Amino acid sequence: MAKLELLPAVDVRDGQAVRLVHGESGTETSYGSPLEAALAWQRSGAEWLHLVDLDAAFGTGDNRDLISEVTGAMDIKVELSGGIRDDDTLAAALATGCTRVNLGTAALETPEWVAKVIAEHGDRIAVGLDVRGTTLRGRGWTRDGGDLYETLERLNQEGCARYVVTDIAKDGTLQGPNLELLRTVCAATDRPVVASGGVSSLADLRALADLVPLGVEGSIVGKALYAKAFTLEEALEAVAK
Ligand SMILES: O=C(O)c1ccccc1N[C@@H]1O[C@H](COP(=O)(O)O)[C@@H](O)[C@H]1O
Repeated sequence: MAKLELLPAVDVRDGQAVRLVHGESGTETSYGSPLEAALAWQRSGAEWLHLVDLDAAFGTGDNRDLISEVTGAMDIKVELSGGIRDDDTLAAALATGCTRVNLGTAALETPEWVAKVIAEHGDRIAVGLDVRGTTLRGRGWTRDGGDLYETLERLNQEGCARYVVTDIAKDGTLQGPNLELLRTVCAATDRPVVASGGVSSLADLRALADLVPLGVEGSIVGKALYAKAFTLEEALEAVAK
């Protein structure tokens, strides 16, 4: 059986690596240089980096040059998110050499464009399904964007390769992942699902690893690593099969 992939997160706001609580602007805790953080996860054995331009997601500018520098410095796979909403931002994101991008707001607001780029770029495109309850949220998680399962059905039909599912209520809280949400999403799609939000312990990672047969492919890990709840080496060992 495949092992759960782990994607340590580096979220960038105003040039710094930060963690937010519930994704709310203004709740930032700063963890210094994004490049140093990313290199540290790579040295610790990460195979993936989940890299987010939060300013681009919130519409408060962007960290494009820094994101490009970090991606270029990585020998590992990079999943890039935040503010990728049109041809120009998508071209810039893909030109960094990242492995894939996550589209959030665009999947809610410009579905025709998203269907087009899914058709063009295949599994280099994932859709981030960021939810409160079963309502999707876009524009920095500040606006409702429709029903999770209706959108999922549409994206399945359009050939979306992968979903990154974030329970906003859990994100940055160290309260444990929403396993029920992940089970329900996996039942509604045959595409791989990357879990995001709430991981607090090695036990949480083992619980997520138990969902691999259902379709959970990986888990983003953020706050728990920065808060030193466990090391990345311990996390990788916990999910190694
Ligand atoms: O990761 C976060 O904490 C986060 C918080 C608030 C908004 C977005 C966040 N991250 C990721 O950004 C993309 C969405 O960006 P966009 O809507 O496409 O511009 C998505 O992957 C979120 O999970």
